[in-house]
Amino acid sequence: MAHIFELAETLSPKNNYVNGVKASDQSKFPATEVFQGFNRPSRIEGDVHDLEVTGHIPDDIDGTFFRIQPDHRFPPLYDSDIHFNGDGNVTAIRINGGRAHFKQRYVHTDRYEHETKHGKALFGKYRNPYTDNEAVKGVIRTAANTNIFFWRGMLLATKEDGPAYAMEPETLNTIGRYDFEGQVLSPTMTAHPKFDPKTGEMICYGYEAGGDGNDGSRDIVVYTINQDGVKTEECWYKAPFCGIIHDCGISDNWVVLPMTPLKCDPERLKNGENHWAWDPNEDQWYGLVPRRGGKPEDIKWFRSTNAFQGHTVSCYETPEGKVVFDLTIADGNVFFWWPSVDTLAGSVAKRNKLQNSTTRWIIDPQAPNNSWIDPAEERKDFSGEFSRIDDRFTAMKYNHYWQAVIDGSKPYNFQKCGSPAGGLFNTLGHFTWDNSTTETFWAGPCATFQEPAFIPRAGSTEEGDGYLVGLLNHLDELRNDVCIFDARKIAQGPLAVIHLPFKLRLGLHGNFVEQSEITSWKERRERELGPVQPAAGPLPWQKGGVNNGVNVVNGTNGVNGTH
Ligand SMILES: C=Cc1ccc(O)c(OC)c1
Ligand SMILES: [Fe+2]
Repeated sequence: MAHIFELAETLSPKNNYVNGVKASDQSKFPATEVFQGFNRPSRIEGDVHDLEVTGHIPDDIDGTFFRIQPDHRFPPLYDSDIHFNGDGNVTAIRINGGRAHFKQRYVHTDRYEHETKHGKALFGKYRNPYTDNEAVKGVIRTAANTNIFFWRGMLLATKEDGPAYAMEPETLNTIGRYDFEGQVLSPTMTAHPKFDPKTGEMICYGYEAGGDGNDGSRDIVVYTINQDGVKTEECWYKAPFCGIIHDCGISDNWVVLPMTPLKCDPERLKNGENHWAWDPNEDQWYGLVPRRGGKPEDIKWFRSTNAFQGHTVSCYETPEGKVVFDLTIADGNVFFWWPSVDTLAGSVAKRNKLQNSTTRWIIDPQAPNNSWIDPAEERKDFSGEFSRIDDRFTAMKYNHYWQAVIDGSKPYNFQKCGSPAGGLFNTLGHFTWDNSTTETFWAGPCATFQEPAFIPRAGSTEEGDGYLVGLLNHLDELRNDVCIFDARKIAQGPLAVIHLPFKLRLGLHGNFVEQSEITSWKERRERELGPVQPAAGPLPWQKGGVNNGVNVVNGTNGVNGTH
């Protein structure tokens, strides 16, 4: 007998996609790997009180693990759509008194509001405005789906193709687009700002920051916002080409901007093609700019052999003033859905064969522009990504790091789980640079980890003393757990496993925020600062012009927006 779905399809046929384009009003996602199995859209908004727990959640944890996932609300305009084009959906796991509670809400971006009003997708391909419905010309396209972090009493949901959106930490209600009270008006802002624990500053940047943020400009802007919320630095630089600068590093005096050989060609955009194409003949680049008083001519570029730069582990300065920059680097294009111009897209299987080395560079800021650099250390024993440190040590010499690891020597139940959605991160690793610790925990043949986060132990200031929290994907049951480990004893397994009654999606990044921090900022805002103010007007590019150097500091004339 035919499957019941097939009967419905035969009795009342719908041509969901014709020539790859959405052709019906049917709420049904494409039958591609991007939307199947563990990748099936979740679209859950809601609350679950008192989640089931196995083991015991340490009593001294009082805070919230926030993380974000791309989660398409509507079937995409194009059936070739990719995971990274999904709407930002924020998960909060509130942990207190040995109990845990779940909350999840979408970020109400401009994109979300427009699509909700029309009840369907209006934005087309990833970072290609030429593929959008006419109804959303000039609307900010970002899905704010990549990182969620706490800043001065608000959460900021971010994606590198647009501005940040502010949310209330306790309700996950969206406050609105956040422009730092009119101080940050670039069309793009990174999902990976850095917070300097010594100064309380946030260092952030935008790349492809000229024009409308999606047109292949070579402009880079770097900002510092101080602990009082005041912008103290802004400088505009030019990149040699428009490449992805996904993450960064900060030391006391420098910002490192790794630029990966995934390039944007504006002509290809006009033809409705991919925003990015891998260039196997291009070097990996590192831009180095001063944290204070930067001028456009101050950027220095360092280059090395073609490779794919992943996420930062951390960064700091040596007593001699050299910049140590640690990150994971893959020996090929991790983003297989954006192949080089003359090849076809790759696959998850191929991606899992790439080696991710944890790589240490020691960069001399006094070396000439365009210097060639070689790694100071390459750790190839474990293929890891999504590294985390004890964030209290950002910009300082540190020892411990944790990461999700692909351990190909362990069995994987392909029959039950299919292709491992998002990559075979079946293991968590804990490592130290002094080699005193190498420990791993394997999740079993049917499970993978998402990015973990570090939770300091209450009252302890020792590096790495605390817990590690991270989502576990059950690829067989299509369900998630949240695991809590003793951060310095991960090999023994989790202390507590918090059970979600359903599946989330593969998320990107998250952060743990202490309740004391949320509460003290709430009180401060009630007492003296007032509520978070969303952006009052459109961004400069939306008003028809380029940025025209509206933010002038550091004595530059804001030479951006020309490309
Ligand atoms: C992991 C990197 C990454 C880079 C660009 C993106 O737009 C993104 O969206 C979820 C993720
Ligand atoms: Fe990222």
